[in-house]
Amino acid sequence: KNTKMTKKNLPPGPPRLPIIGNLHQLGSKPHRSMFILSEKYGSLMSLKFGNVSTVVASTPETVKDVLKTFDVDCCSRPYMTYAARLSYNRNDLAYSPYSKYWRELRKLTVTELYTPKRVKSFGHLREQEVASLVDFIKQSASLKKQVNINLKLLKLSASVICRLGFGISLEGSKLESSYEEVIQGIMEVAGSFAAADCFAVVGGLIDRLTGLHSKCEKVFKAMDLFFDEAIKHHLENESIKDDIIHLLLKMERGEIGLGEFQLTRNHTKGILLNILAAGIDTSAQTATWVMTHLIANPRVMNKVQAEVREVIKNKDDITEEDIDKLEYLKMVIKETFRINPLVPLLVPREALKDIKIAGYDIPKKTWIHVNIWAIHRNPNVWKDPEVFIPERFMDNEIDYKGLNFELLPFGSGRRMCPGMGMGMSLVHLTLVNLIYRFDWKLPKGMSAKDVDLEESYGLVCPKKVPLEIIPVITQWT
Ligand code: HEM
Repeated sequence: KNTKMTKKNLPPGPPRLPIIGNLHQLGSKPHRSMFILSEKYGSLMSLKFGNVSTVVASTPETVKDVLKTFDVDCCSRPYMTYAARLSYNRNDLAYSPYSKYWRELRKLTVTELYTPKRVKSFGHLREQEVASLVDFIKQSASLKKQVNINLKLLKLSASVICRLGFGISLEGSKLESSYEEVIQGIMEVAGSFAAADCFAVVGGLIDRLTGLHSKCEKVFKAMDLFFDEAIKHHLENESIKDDIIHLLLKMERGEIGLGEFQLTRNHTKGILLNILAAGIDTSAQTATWVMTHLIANPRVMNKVQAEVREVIKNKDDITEEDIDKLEYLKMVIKETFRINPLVPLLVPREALKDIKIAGYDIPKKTWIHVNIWAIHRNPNVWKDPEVFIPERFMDNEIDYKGLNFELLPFGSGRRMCPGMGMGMSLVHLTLVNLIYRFDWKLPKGMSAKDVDLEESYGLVCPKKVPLEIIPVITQWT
């Protein structure tokens, strides 16, 4: 045989089993397992999942190499069977490979879809939805009833995104009774290490046996029906002119271009998937984690409440300018992102060509996982990383906007989250209202140290056990 073998200097990694490679080492929380493995095998580590070669970056230095120095060579996405199905064959932004189409769509996102102008112009809508959540909480408070924060914040986020993105109300829509299941299903399916991706022929069969395939189909059907409903609503009501579907339908008709691309219905639906999936769960779960850490840390809750009440001072309408003054709340949110980054492995990337990082070879097509969980919990990066201390951000310039590789809840580089402004505007408004208007108590018999802090695993890692707390009416309610 004439094949010339050049020995590659791959990053070190744990020994592998035949066929499955390192799949057995992922456990139920792959970000945690990879963190433990990286402590032994290094900050750039090779793993093999069936046929798939992967590399995991786990420190600020190696992650900076992937997301900044070699960003252009590492910014594609691998083909993932179920993500491809959910994104109408990668016609969306998040799962599209790096390509001219992705670049055009990303430009559209920045200039039209998730712009600060759009975020601002829908302020009234966020305020209306938050006000109706506050009303609900008031009723619960007067009955001394506990509120399931996970559920209520998911509903709030779904209501805002439905009106903002799809121009229809969640209530009465095809998603009303199933949004929770659909959104959680998308996150589970999209975050799974699917057998179909790891094993060429038998993988699909394994996923049918484990139920992953049918779960994906079920979620896809419910989501597709909802998109059809929202699009039909627009086609029948030409007066709806200011939302994202209206813009996408104009592009389908060729009235506005997307570079050389002609949008089809599948492109429209792929783009809508990103808004539905990326927009709803992320904001809701972020705000839920903040409330969880506040209730688990009464000192921090008292301090942030004092700040918010001092700044808002009995004003009824809370403005962006007020929110901007809340320095301690900003620290609480950063600390929550540090200790519970919602997307702990970001979305997997793929090397576009053979590259060398930190002296190691990364062959073309290698999957690259960026383990921000490992950075955020690394004692060499953060002192006492397991403890919730917002004050660590005092006199500290580190922010979450993609420039500091010690804190990356939105990623960084070409693939960084484009919805940060949209997500955070809802997170801020929600939290300020919950903290300002109410005091919060744990159910009888529970104390702060009993608050469960375990996360569940998917593309997004929400709190596993719902946070159920009791609102108390105050003079600010
Ligand atoms: C607190 C809220 C949010 C968090 C923590 C968050 C986090 C993330 C993260 C970690 C990524 C992956 C970055 C990477 O792979 O390097 C991402 C990507 C993305 N996010 Fe967000 N996100 C949030 C809100 C939103 C919202 C509200 C939207 C849209 C309505 C959105 C749309 C997207 C899209 C489209 C991508 C894919 C970008 C691409 O691949 O080019 N996100 N987000």
